[in-house]
Amino acid sequence: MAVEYDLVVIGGGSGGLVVAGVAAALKAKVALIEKHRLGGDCLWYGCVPSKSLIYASRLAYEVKNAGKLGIYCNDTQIDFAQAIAHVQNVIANIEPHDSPERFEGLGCEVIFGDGEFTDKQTFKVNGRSLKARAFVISTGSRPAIPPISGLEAAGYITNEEVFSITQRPETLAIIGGGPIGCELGQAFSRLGSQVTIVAGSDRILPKEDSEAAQVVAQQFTSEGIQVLTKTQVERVEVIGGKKVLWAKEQKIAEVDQILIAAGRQPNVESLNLQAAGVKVQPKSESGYGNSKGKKGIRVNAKLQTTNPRIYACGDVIGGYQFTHVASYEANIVLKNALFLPVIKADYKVIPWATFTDPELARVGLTEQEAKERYGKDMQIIKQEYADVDRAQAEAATAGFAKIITRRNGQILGAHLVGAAAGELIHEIVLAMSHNLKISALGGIHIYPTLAEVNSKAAFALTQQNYEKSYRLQKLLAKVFQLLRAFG
Ligand SMILES: Cc1cc2nc3c(=O)[nH]c(=O)nc-3n(C[C@H](O)[C@H](O)[C@H](O)COP(=O)(O)OP(=O)(O)OC[C@H]3O[C@@H](n4cnc5c(N)ncnc54)[C@H](O)[C@@H]3O)c2cc1C
Ligand SMILES: NC(=O)c1ccc[n+]([C@@H]2O[C@H](COP(=O)([O-])OP(=O)(O)OC[C@H]3O[C@@H](n4cnc5c(N)ncnc54)[C@H](O)[C@@H]3O)[C@@H](O)[C@H]2O)c1
Repeated sequence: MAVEYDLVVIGGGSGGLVVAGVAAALKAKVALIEKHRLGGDCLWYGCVPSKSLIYASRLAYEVKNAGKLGIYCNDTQIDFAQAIAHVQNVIANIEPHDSPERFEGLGCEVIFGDGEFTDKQTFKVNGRSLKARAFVISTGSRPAIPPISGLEAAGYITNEEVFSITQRPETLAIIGGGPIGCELGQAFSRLGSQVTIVAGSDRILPKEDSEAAQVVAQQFTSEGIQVLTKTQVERVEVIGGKKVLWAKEQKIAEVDQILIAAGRQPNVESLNLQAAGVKVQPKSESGYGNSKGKKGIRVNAKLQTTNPRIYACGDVIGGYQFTHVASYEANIVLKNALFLPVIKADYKVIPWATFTDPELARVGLTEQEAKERYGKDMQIIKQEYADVDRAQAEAATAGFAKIITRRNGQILGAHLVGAAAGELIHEIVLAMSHNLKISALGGIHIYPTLAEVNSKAAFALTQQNYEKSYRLQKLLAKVFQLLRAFG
């Protein structure tokens, strides 16, 4: 039976916009369905506003602390509403890139509405039944709200409100010590709020290398951010206009506002996935690649759901919830859905960064994962920022690059913490993507740059291996002795 569309894409955020835009540019007939506005979390409530607020807060911190270099900016004033206006301006400047007009110009039919599947081949929206060769679900995720007694009544904000408040909370409790809690906790603290981060885990940023996360934790402490680890908020009460947080019958904080940053929930409920034969996996160890161990739509390696005509990508499948991963998956989905489903997603070299100060960036395996997979066939090299001259020049000596390799030099993973770590990791990402060994990082680097942290790490590994190799040292000593003998 003939169908009207090649592709119907549901959700116009980081993943969906790539699928719809590229497919339309390739002259496929595409409908893009969005329930709210194009752009998704990244533009409206995620990457873009958070990085803009972080920039404003970094300026505030540097101005306040410039005295250590002899530059005194007495009586620093922070106009919080103006910092938020900067955030909203950045969104407004980027938004045209994701506008309906742009996508209609590319040839997509953009439909605003909140529809549902009615059978395995039909999606109904605004009273229209759309049939397509393939569908893509890219509806993203929303904040998970932990079941804390009294929380709803006391009121809270999430990433969906935090970038539009115009009054700074004097005191702020953040529930969750992951990337959202840490990035925004430091930003609000630097903009003048007194911040308490409540983390259920035994440390902040539990998905990161523990030594690297420790560097960030030390910086938080030095800036006066209170971090409570291994603490689950159980109850919230409003007393005298303040929100009081309790854990194990102990009062842990009394604040003006609570920000929830406790993980994500896939947006699947209204789609009637059952009618389409699409399964959502509960949090479990089943699933493939990106969907492993996370709640989200179940997909196979080709990002097909349990209905092979329906694909899914981005936050809605769980796993690596980043804009660049949504867009990587979107590229796989669009080729598989438009042509033949033959391409598999490969998650071996997925980098990400947490934009705290110092920044924290990671790619590949952790020490533990490398040990489990390669046993003794691995080595770790750690290069401190303090040994990099540019880091000294800019008083940015906190941090290190930790690179994990096999004995033959194959790079298994890297964990950078320090200034510009999110930029510096890309050299290692390139090397890993092209199966280059760590020696490739030892190429000529401009002096003095922070990027020398990578070349120094490569050199340090060569040096470390040389120091361990007594045979080579003895052989060289003999060679030189011989050469000297012959003048
Ligand atoms: C505070 C914060 C900071 C972040 N910072 C970064 C960062 O620095 N770097 C990074 O890589 N990632 C970051 N992320 C993660 C990033 O925002 C997400 O991984 C990314 O947006 C996921 O893209 P997506 O396409 O899956 O979902 P989204 O971009 O959220 O798009 C989903 C779209 O689907 C729509 N939708 C939902 N339900 C329906 C429905 N039923 N019908 C039709 N449409 C629907 C939504 O309105 C939305 O437009 C951050 C996230 C947050 C919350
Ligand atoms: N720079 C970036 O790329 C960036 C920045 C922000 C967010 N993100 C993406 O967004 C996702 C969501 O971020 P997130 O920080 O919400 O999630 P997360 O799942 O990474 O961290 C949430 C943390 O909250 C803790 N938690 C959950 N319930 C709690 C409770 N009741 N009390 C105390 N702690 C509790 C969890 O143990 C967890 O460590 C991230 O996984 C990441 O993929 C990326």
